[in-house]
Amino acid sequence: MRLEGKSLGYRYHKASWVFQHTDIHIEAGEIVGLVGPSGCGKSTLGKLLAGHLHPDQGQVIQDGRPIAAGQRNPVQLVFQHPELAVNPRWKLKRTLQESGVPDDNWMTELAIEDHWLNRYPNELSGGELQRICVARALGAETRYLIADEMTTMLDAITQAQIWHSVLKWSKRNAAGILLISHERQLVNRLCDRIMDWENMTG
Ligand SMILES: Nc1ncnc2c1ncn2[C@@H]1O[C@H](COP(=O)(O)OP(=O)(O)OP(=O)(O)O)[C@@H](O)[C@H]1O
Repeated sequence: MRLEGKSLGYRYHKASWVFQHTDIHIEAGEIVGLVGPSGCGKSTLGKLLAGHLHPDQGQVIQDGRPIAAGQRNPVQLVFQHPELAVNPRWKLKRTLQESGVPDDNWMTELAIEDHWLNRYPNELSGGELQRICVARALGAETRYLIADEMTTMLDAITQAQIWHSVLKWSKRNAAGILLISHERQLVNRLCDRIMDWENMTG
């Protein structure tokens, strides 16, 4: 059981290649760190893996097969800016329900308070809103989480709480995580394996 990006290449607007010939894999239950200099293409790679962008070269496969369209993607992406990941005109209950019925256990685990769900995104703090985005990503069908600077803007306590919950979810569901971060200490502490961009692209 693994998620693979095989010989991936991507360019925005048919301009120059951001990267080509890039391979990456994440085993079920594995926590992989991805580090590299700013602007090299880490977030772009995360978006390809999660199906937010379509590769210009290569393919993304899960357990040997392309990920089927038209169903909830088993690869979910949470990035740094929760306010850009939700519809500002929807109350948060609707945002959460978009991905199925939220699992009460993970709502409790992530310390999400019921009354937040009756508010609009701009009525929550960044940390509260990010907890909602994480809960939305941890749906029953999710097998892999791409965490792209997911807790970078949060204080140390909130960051630790969220990672504690996400690691518990990963263990319980044998779900793989790709942790993209500039915070080397966090990556060293959490990851089973670390990939350095400098050694992986063509
Ligand atoms: N929507 C876009 N249109 C055009 N170019 C883009 C777009 N998004 C990103 N890029 C460019 O693609 C390259 C890779 O960007 P990306 O965000 O993937 O890098 P990154 O490694 O995640 O950077 P950082 O560590 O700073 O977050 C950069 O040169 C960036 O300017």
